[in-house]
Amino acid sequence: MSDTTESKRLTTAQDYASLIDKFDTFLFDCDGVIWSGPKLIPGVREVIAWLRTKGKNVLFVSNNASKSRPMYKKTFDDFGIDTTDDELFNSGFASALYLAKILNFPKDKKVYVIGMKGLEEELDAVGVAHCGGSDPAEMEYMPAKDYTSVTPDPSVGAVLCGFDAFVNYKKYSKAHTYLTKNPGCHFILTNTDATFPSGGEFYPGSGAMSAPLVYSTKMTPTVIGKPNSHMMDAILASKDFDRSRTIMVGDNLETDILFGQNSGIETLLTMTGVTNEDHLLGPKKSSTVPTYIVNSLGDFKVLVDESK
Ligand SMILES: O=C(O)[C@H](O)[C@H](O)COP(=O)(O)O
Ligand SMILES: [Mg+2]
Repeated sequence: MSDTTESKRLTTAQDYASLIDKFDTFLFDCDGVIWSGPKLIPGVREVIAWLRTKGKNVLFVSNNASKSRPMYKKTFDDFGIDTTDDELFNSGFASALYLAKILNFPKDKKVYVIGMKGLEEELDAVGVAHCGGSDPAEMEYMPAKDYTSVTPDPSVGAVLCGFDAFVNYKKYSKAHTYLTKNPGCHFILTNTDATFPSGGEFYPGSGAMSAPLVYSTKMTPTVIGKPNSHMMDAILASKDFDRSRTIMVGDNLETDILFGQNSGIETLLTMTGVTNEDHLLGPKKSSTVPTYIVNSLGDFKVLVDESK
């Protein structure tokens, strides 16, 4: 673990080479590191392929719960990045595992989902029943003061909230009702990212979608994704690595870098996502300090070119 209060900025091929030599396992965040919205970040495909030729372990650890792992695999395939299913870990998968394995979620109960098809698929994969989510009946406009479609359902044993491009007042009203009326109803968030990076711009993230429920219920949810340990538990359920030779590469100080620090591993911040220089140097700079900083993961491509 880095014990300096300053990060080391990587700018030369020598800097990149000495970092690669220090680590055997690379945990890569996705949004803002490998791609930004629909765009692959230049050089990244070549760097990831080259790391594999150097015998490095490569895992992908995303807080995005809108896609299932098979959907994520297709995203990597479409970008021409070779991956295998067992290298992909996202907060939807980790949330499903938490419900099934940690909570031993009862078979006679179901989860009310604020989220998309990908999150529902991960619940299906572990045999956890669910409702809400992508059900077309949930997409309807609900006139204010007409709560006839919001009926109690004692079989709902948890509310799980993730990235939902169709979030609406009806969903919030149903989730609020289950959380406040069903004794012991679990309140679980896939992640609490404030923003979602795309094309150099920033948009409301999953944390912004669950915030109304946290506010209306005054409840404290369990959060699964980075920086929380539940995300590492989901990885360690099937993978093992030497933490002293493992590095977390991410664009978000409050999720990726803090996750690395909470997990006892070194961290590399990339400046292609949600973090800018004001977060590092200005009066509002974060208290979370990465071990290393690089402009882009693609900058390591100079090593690929030199190795040809
Ligand atoms: O709003 C969200 O869910 C996050 O911004 C987004 O999904 C982060 O994904 P990651 O950077 O962890 O791949
Ligand atoms: Mg990211």
